[in-house]
Amino acid sequence: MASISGLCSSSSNKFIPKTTPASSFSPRKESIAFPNRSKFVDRCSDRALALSVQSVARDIPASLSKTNDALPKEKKGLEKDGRALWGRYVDWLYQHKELGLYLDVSRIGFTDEFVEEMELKFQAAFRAMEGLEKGAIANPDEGRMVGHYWLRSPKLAPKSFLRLQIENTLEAICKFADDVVSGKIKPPSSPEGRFTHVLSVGIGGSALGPQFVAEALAPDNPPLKIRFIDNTDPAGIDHQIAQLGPELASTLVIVISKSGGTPETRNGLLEVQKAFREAGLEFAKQGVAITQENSLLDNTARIEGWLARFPMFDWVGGRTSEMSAVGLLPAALQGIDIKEMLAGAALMDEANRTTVVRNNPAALLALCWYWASDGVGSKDMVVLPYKDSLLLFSRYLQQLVMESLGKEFDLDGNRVNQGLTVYGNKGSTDQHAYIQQLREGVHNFFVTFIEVLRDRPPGHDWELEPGVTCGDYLFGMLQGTRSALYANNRESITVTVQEVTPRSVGALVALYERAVGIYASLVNINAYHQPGVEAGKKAAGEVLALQKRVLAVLNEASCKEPVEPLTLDEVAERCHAPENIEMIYKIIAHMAANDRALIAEGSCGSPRSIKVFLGECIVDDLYA
Ligand SMILES: O=P(O)(O)OC[C@H]1O[C@](O)(CO)[C@@H](O)[C@@H]1O
Repeated sequence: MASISGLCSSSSNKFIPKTTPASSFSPRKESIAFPNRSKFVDRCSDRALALSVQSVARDIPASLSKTNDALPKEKKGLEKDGRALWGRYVDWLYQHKELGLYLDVSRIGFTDEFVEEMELKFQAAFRAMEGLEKGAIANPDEGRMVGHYWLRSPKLAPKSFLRLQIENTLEAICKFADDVVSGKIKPPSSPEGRFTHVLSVGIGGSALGPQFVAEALAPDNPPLKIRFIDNTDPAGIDHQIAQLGPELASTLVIVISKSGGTPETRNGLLEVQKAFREAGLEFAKQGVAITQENSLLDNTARIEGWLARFPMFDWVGGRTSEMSAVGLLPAALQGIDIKEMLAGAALMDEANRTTVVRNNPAALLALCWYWASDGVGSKDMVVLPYKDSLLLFSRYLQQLVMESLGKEFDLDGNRVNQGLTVYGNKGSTDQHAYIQQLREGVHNFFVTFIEVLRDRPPGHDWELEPGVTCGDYLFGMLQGTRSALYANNRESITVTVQEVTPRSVGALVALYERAVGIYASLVNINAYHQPGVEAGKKAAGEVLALQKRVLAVLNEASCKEPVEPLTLDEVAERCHAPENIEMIYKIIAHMAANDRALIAEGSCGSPRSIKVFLGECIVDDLYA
């Protein structure tokens, strides 16, 4: 049974020996020092790296090394000479020794002039970030501070009560997780006598981080297995509940919603509560809420006496909430060392505070994004982790990057329609899906490779051919794809970690959070609001309101003697919404397909012929 120290200890990972302090990165001034060099010498020696550069050189057709006609003028001249590329690689290689993390930007073709031109913008971005960390209202539209960096360094919080909130919450998470895992906190009516599963109900930032981390870090046999309801799709919800079966009795349900009022999450909760009732279980004894104080969800959980409540802070946005209770509680319940995640993130944050662009990994990423997408999102970012457990990283980044950067207006109110499209799955799987288009098709992207050096835990590897392991193939596929893309002028970034650990995952999250913040400053937008999401939510609310009016009109007509079937035009007229006739047709077709008490005569293929009435007359004001 994992103990509290097992779940939440801050001991350093055994594969990441502490070498020199994190602040000493200067790849140009020293030789490349890989942790555990003696162990990794074959894969990581300078010679091996040089060999991979040679293979790049071999892959490049001579014609391509001379002209790049397909590229815009300022992007001509991607370096193709092997020796020069090696120089660029070494010059620009970012290395975080303590984290064992590398960032290679050599396959992005920015020029020295471009870096110089960007310097002023970067210094402004660093100042903005410093202000943000000191508690400035960095989200002006919502009048909010942006404090996700304090979650892993509480001492940086601008007020002592904020520091205490963070520390107390972490302590409470660790204690609760330990009590659940050890069986001290039990489900009331489970034969197992302890919680065996977590069912997490939440959407967007209240799901994507926990999903990514579960996939990346949960052990094969976690103390509690996790499942997610992250949509209002009834069939999806049924599937999750059916998969739990009798183990619903030993399932801890964590409902996560910062606002506490997101409809999809509320629906998931109501569906789960219904399943509990039908199984004769008492939901409150197994329910946990993570939400802002006094939100609808918080009040419900308090009034109904749920097992526990954890706070979501006003100054933490959904998409940057992985290091808050949102991400930490589910992780701790799966036996993931959350203090290591926090430590990895804190180390990365520290590295990202330098104001020297080439020594600041988040700034380097932002620089590459700006160069590759012309600072206007003209190219998409394809994220390709070559490690199955990082499969959900691209989906996680999709929200982090696109909800943050996809903005109509800049901070001065100019219409800019900014953004950076993110998609991806995993290598080498995608080699057999869309890499064909990336290599030869429309040139509208740049790639981020995520490389994990350690193939398997020590002692498990074997050679499936003389001198070659399965992991060597994966490595070869990554290097080959990187080379082949570059040879055809497709730019790429490579982020390398030693292995997938709580520490490296924490660092990756922190790296991208900061890169997004810096990039947002470079393009002068607010990364921390999401006004665009409201339009879709509002429109969805209007559709449901219209549905209620349709039902009320049909009910009235169906209560007549004899029943009065109505054409769609008549329904629309009586709803006082003639301009919404198409939506009314869709509402009726949807209800008819779902066996609601609605009878539609005529053919759905010719909507004008349809006449509708309700199969029964509801006399009360249910639809009013
Ligand atoms: O945590 P909440 O408030 O339920 O919101 C879920 C998600 O909805 C959004 O507000 C909009 O999609 C996201 O920013 C957020 O992560």
